[in-house]
Amino acid sequence: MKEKLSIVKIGGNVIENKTELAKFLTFFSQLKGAKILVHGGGKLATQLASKLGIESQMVNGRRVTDAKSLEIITMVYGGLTNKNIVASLQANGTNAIGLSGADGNVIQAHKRPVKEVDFGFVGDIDGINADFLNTLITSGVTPVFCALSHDGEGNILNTNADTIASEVAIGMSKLYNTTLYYSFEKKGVLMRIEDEDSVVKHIDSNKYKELLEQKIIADGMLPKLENCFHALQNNVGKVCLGNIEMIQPNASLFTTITL
Ligand SMILES: Nc1ncnc2c1ncn2[C@@H]1O[C@H](COP(=O)(O)OP(=O)(O)O)[C@@H](O)[C@H]1O
Ligand SMILES: CC(=O)N[C@@H](CCC(=O)OP(=O)(O)O)C(=O)O
Repeated sequence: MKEKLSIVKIGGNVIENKTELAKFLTFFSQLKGAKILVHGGGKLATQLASKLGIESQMVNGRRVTDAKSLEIITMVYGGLTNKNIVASLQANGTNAIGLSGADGNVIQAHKRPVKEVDFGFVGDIDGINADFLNTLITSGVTPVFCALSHDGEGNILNTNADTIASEVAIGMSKLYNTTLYYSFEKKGVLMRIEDEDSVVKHIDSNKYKELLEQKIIADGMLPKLENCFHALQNNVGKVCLGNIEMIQPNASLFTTITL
């Protein structure tokens, strides 16, 4: 039987909140077995860009990434956010290594072709270097990904962190029994966004259709759930959505997704 591997993604709202981030990193360090962390950080990039007089444009939840935005996100995602998280994990006794997609050629991508929208330096993922990641994991090192991929021709590309998490989980599924966790500031997919405890505990393909029709799934939750089903359709064993408590051994209130 394949060994278990947990791939955990944390969103911008958790990263922004110092207390929540510190709590999450403690929980992540306590998580047993092989693991990978993927972090976003879009909000911080938008704030920094604004301070520098650069406007951020989002289309369908994706950042239109021009040359100036690319410089900022490379500094924020690959530098400030990634290195602070890695340092905190070290303080928690987890030997973490921060990676962009270019490091160890771990995420190969190509620039998204221009259709209705020119997203600029946004990367669509072609492949994951699963064998290299496996070498790190079996050496006791925990990979920590930021939202950067590369095109193999010297260019860094911006790739949504939810997509990085699902593609890493898919790529690692040939070697491991994978579980993908999307951790964000809510307890899961909520029936009523204003009611923190209205968690839909289980979503399968039929329930997903129903929730879409009822417009209960909206905004950032739309691409997130697309990523969940894409992962399950491509050999990822299990997908869960919830707040930072979800990765604790006694967690009970979160959303599990199945096909
Ligand atoms: N039914 C729903 N349940 C929970 N969150 C929802 C729902 N519909 C929309 N959302 C929104 O989706 C957001 C999460 O998406 P996003 O901001 O992209 O996450 P992340 O912080 O992981 O990048 C939540 O903050 C919430 O406002
Ligand atoms: C292409 C694209 O949109 N990339 C995202 C990457 C960061 C991210 O995904 O951060 P969260 O998970 O915190 O939203 C962006 O630049 O906002």
